[in-house]
Amino acid sequence: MEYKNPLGVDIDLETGVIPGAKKLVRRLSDLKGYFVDEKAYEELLKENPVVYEVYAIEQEEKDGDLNFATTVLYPGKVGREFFFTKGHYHSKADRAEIYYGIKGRGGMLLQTPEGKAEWIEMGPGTVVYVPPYWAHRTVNTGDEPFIFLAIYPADAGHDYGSIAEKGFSKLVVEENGEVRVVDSPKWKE
Ligand SMILES: O=C(CO)[C@@H](O)[C@H](O)[C@H](O)COP(=O)(O)O
Ligand SMILES: [Fe+2]
Repeated sequence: MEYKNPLGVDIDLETGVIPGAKKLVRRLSDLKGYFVDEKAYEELLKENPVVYEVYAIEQEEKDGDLNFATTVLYPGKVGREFFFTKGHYHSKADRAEIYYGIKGRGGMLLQTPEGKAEWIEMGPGTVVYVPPYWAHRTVNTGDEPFIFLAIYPADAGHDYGSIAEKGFSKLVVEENGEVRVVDSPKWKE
């Protein structure tokens, strides 16, 4: 039997960086078609800001193993919609996940394949359990980076397809200085 080596790493709780992790950067141009206000999207695309970064320590896609990753989701809006991650189902749809809030404020939109949505607010110390089969997207509703840790099965994978096409049934927007979760005009059953 070949055993893997255990690993301990210190997450930088100010920046979200995990030493030795693989870094992924998502700019606004990577989120084409995701925001409802296309005019506001095109306008902000001139700056093409970084929307989020992911620092991941991932294993081979094998049953029983675990991956973990921090996400640094920057503050900002496209029109009235707060910056968010793409959002996905897991390719192995029955794989669950745990999120843990580290810094900043935001929340998670979750959704079943039938379009039943839930919004869970997150701050430092919040644990969110993502059950099997639920799509999940995080949203920064604050004015500083929203940083969190995700722990997920190594064979979960990411299925971005249907969210990229139809989005979530709800949008998280600013209305008169308040955070509101409203129906998405893009959502069709
Ligand atoms: O849920 C997971 C892994 O299963 C997170 O690590 C996200 O991958 C990350 O927050 C970026 O979001 P996406 O671009 O992948 O939706
Ligand atoms: Fe996930």
